[in-house]
Amino acid sequence: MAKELETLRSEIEVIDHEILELLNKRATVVQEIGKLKEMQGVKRFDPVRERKLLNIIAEHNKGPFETSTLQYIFKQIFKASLELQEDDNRKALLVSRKKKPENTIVDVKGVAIGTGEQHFVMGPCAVESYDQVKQVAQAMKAQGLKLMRGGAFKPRTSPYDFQGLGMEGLRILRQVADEENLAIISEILNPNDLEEALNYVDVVQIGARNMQNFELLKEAGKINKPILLKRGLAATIEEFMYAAEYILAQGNDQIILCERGIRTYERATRNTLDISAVPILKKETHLPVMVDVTHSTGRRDLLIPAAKAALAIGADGVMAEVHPDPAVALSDSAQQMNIPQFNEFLEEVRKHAVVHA
Ligand SMILES: C=C(O[C@@H]1C=C(C(=O)O)C=C[C@H]1O)C(=O)O
Repeated sequence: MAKELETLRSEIEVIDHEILELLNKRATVVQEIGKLKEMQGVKRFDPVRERKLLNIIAEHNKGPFETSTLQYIFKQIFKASLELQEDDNRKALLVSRKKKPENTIVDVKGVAIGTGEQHFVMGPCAVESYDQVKQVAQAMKAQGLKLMRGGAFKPRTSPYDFQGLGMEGLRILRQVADEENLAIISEILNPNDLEEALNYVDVVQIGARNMQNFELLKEAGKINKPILLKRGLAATIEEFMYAAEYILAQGNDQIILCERGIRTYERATRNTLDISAVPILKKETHLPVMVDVTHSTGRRDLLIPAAKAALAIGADGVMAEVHPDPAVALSDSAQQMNIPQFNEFLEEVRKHAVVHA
């Protein structure tokens, strides 16, 4: 009896081997079909084709398996085949590590981002005046920081809220940056403003609300300055990667991704900081990844722990907002740090950062 069981089991192993080879043989044909569909711009999922295949199985089934059982198994094979075709497609993304295994280093006026060294991007939410920007810039310079953010074009939820100083705000940023030897990161909302803005900014930010503004992404892909792309409020990581792909597909590979929290049911923070997005993006793409602790938490008391988490999980940088007098700020007054808080933040958080001596 024992002998018979063994013989039958080895028979099974041979059959499994054949099934395995056949499944993979089928999978390579599926991949070929996937490539053809990609070229023809045809949808991968084809229910009419799947129905035909299931009917053929019903016609030829001699048992002992029930037709419904076999159809279920084959449906699983179709599903896995579709996933395989999607994986093939993702492999082709220019932002993916599969396409380019080594890190992309983004050069911002001599500051190399993406090397493993961790950076701080600080500055006011919105540019309000020369004096306000100057005070923040001086505090940053005293701390040895080089990357200053500041909003001139503000995408506000309400049309009645402060909309920013526009080009005048960019001119203030440039003037202060030149005086203090800083680099400027500022958001542009309208593709028509890009060209003029390039006279003033060192990095163009594309904000969360514009992450899928495809015309803006395409124009950003044509310029030769770095782009800081923020994750959309309700964007999946995949959608975020596709947004970066829009930029890269136009030729600009100088892209920094920025996780800034996503909208969830949780109301204790302004958004929910999706901290695991950082290692996922680092693994899936070759682009540097930063974390905006101000917009994700919306809470001054959470800036330090959130920044530590970002550094610990491998972010290339941390963004946070600083204002000389947050109580009177024209935007985001509850979450910006004042200058003593900024100094304290850096003192605490820098202990955890990877910075070359
Ligand atoms: C391989 C194809 O793509 C998908 C996978 C199928 C399969 O595994 O046989 C069938 C139809 C499509 O949903 C195809 O269209 O033939």
